[in-house]
Amino acid sequence: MAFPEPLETKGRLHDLPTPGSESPFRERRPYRFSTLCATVENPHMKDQYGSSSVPIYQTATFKGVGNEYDYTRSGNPTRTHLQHHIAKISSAAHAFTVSSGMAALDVILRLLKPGDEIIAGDDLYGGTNRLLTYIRTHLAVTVHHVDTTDPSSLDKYISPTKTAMVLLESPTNPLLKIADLATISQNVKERAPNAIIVVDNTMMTSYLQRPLEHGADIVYDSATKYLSGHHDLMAGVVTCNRDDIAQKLAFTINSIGNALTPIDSFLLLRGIKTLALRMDRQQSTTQLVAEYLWNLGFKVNYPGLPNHPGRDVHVRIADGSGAVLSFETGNKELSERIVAATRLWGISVSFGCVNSLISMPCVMSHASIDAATRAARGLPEDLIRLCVGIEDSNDLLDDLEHALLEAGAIELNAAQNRFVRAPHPDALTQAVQDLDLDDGRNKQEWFVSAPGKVILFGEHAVVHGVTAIAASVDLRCYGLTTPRTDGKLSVHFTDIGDFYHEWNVDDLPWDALTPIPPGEVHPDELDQRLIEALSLTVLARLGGEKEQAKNASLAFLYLYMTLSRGSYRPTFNFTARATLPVGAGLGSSASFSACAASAILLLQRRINLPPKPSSTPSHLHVSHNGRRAIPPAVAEEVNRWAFVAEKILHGNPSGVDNCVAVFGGALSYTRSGFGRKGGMDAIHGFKSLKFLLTNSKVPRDTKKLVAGVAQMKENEPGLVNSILKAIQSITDEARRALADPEMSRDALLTALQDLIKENHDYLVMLEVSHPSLEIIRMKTYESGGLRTKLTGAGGGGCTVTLIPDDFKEESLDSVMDELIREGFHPYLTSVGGSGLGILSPYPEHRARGSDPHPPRQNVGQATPPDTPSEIPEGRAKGTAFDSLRPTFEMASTEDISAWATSLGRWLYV
Ligand SMILES: Nc1ncnc2c1ncn2[C@@H]1O[C@H](COP(=O)(O)OP(=O)(O)O)[C@@H](O)[C@H]1O
Ligand SMILES: C[C@@](O)(CCOP(=O)(O)O)CC(=O)O
Repeated sequence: MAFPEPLETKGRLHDLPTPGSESPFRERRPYRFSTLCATVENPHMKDQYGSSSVPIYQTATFKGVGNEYDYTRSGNPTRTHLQHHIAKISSAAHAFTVSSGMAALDVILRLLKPGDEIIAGDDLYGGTNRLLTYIRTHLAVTVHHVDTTDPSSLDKYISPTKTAMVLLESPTNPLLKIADLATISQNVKERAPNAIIVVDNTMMTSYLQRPLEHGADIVYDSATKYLSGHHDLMAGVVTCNRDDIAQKLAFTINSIGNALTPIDSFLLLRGIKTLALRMDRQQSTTQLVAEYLWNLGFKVNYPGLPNHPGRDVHVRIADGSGAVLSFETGNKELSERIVAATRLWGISVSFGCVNSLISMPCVMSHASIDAATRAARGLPEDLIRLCVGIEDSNDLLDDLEHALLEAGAIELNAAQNRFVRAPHPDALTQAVQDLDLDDGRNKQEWFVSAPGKVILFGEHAVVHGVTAIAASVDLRCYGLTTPRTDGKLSVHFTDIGDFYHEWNVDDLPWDALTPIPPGEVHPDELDQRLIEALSLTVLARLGGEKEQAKNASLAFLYLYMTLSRGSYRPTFNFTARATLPVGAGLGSSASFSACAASAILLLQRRINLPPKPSSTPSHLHVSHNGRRAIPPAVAEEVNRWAFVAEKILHGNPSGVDNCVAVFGGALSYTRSGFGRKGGMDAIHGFKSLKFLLTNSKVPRDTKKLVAGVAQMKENEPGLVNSILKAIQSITDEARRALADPEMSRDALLTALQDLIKENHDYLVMLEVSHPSLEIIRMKTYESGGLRTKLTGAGGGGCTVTLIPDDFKEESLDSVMDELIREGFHPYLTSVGGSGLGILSPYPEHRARGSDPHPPRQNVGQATPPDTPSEIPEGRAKGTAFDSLRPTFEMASTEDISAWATSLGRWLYV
């Protein structure tokens, strides 16, 4: 038996077996698709026995030298038959069959070389995504994911020199989004003529869509799906018209040895014969199922529905809507119940089989895409995918209805005598909430604030697992977000060189982002890729003397991007202003971090405030001045993200500062992971203690000081560990004393004085003191035996001095005068006040409205400028009208606190 050379090396092969014209009056038309499918004919490969079906050449080798076939890895007659048949039904010059759909993509991706760039869709099969991630991380190929429903979204990534491949899917899996293959191919070819356009056509097959006709260079299918149709084999198919590409593909397949086996080639060939028949049946039932779900009110993704956004494009490039649809129920648990309740619909990954299948992509076929990316690409966790088979459509609909009913997704409406969608409590609440937020959240200003802190015992040691005792001070950082409508995000940091900067949101390095979906926590490690991308791009021009502002901007942008949700990117200005000194050891960075985190979480709709209280209270209203109005879960979420920002600002923070900034009060805090029980405990009883805080005004850098102690620990572990142990016993003592109701006031104060001295001595040993701090210690001790220690990171910054109850006011005045004379700045503070605060967004709570409970303090006492001053040119662009921003930015620091209070009701943790 003589075979021609293997088909993959030949030119155009689909010499259609349409017989020639029999009569000049009645031309024979070319055979149609289903006829081609059923007719496996290859005029070059006549079987010697006239076998009706293609024989399986189950052999690895072929005898002889110089013959058509020698080794099945390189060529096998059964496979040649199959490839001929596929080329024919695909109207392609070349067809290759390999061991799976992913193997097909692998062969195609091997056309790339390091440095190349791919533009790919953002709603791709999970396995495709996984392979792309692999080549991105291992082969230095850049992958840009874009929303391919908008052809112009590719524009900014198309480079004539770098774009080597464009990878498309239409409809996408599982959201059934439509890409205009023809327009995209044309755009890409115009601007990057060498780019290869690749289309995954699995969902459609060549029966319903032939991308080679729309400009694609390579089309591949997972033949495990519709082409074979029975889920009894795995195979991948690659077709193309270009000889140069075909040659490279053939070389790769032969080299790596993943060509399809003879038996699978046979099975696939047999499956293809019924492709059109199966597809027709599956597609018509899918239309019925889609309409059924749509009529019930579910959000259904199927291009056969009239409201599908890509329907017009799809109708232009394809011949049918296919047999896969997906729909949302509004609730993940509800979806899980529906899936579990079906009987006829098999719970399985994959699709294209004669049997109907049901799945939840997020937990099955797309689980290999991490949750963060799924969320960023808008893949709903509750999405159900239906892959419709050839069973009787009535049975399929009955079974689905039964499952929806059993799961509680639909209920009988007796009046209408039909099933209607059941209002799911969670779905409803969510929908109402979303509506609420859509209406106002991003069009309004958010005003937040958080206190600084004073560490009384245990700073530095707390980084290494020792317990610290800290309390909030009545000096705060304030953060105000003001919406912008010009696509820009800006920051204004009035305390650090009056720094202002703005960025186009689209210019941020979104490619480097791994977003974290709501409800998930940030990993322990910062995302260095994102930090690097931000530093090298939008922050590259800042630096030098602007180091502080650069760090604060980095922390802000890092949170903004990491907390983003898909393409939802609110634009606004964030102004931060503090009444506490920045970089003085009073936790300005943590209060800043808490403000930035809470503002972004609010705008990204990740935290919600409690609903406004009903206007007609049914019981006695006890005023708590806003305390405990912010639920603990919200506070914890803000705290987690404030800690992330602190990591950016501090390197290796303990977490105590952000805990105080968010939770306020006084607490003992132990970092987890050091063999002791981590966490924080509130300490009561601080209110009555008086402290003097003194700012040495010597600037220092917390990050460096913390790193210095870590270095010392590494160099002299014995010494440092014994110091840490000693500090632990100091904080244990302090905590016990503070919590002991039996202890006399005198005894408590004396004990605390001793502990302050001792703790400071150890901090000196850790080399974090500074001559200016020693001067303050000496001065306060000399004038009345007061005990003082450094607080926070040291190296300059602030000290804290305990003022006993019986310390005379005149003596205190003279101590303060003395300190001022020395050039220091003393503050007499109260500690243990409220943590994070959010100005109530409800109009009823704003002082300008008819507030039944006007704020008690300082209304009218604040002295912000009567006429808001102008925001400098450029900064006001896109700023909302009637904003708090001008007053906030121009008021004097002393007035900020009273002014903020006068605005209305603040909700506190
Ligand atoms: N009000 C603010 N506005 C902008 N950035 C701030 C503000 N307060 C703190 N920061 C950021 O935090 C850094 C100070 O952190 P750090 O040295 O730990 O001081 P502190 O001891 O006050 O916490 C600043 O360099 C800046 O990056
Ligand atoms: C030194 C340290 O204990 C406190 C730093 O506080 P500050 O930055 O000086 O306010 C570090 C930390 O706990 O993260």
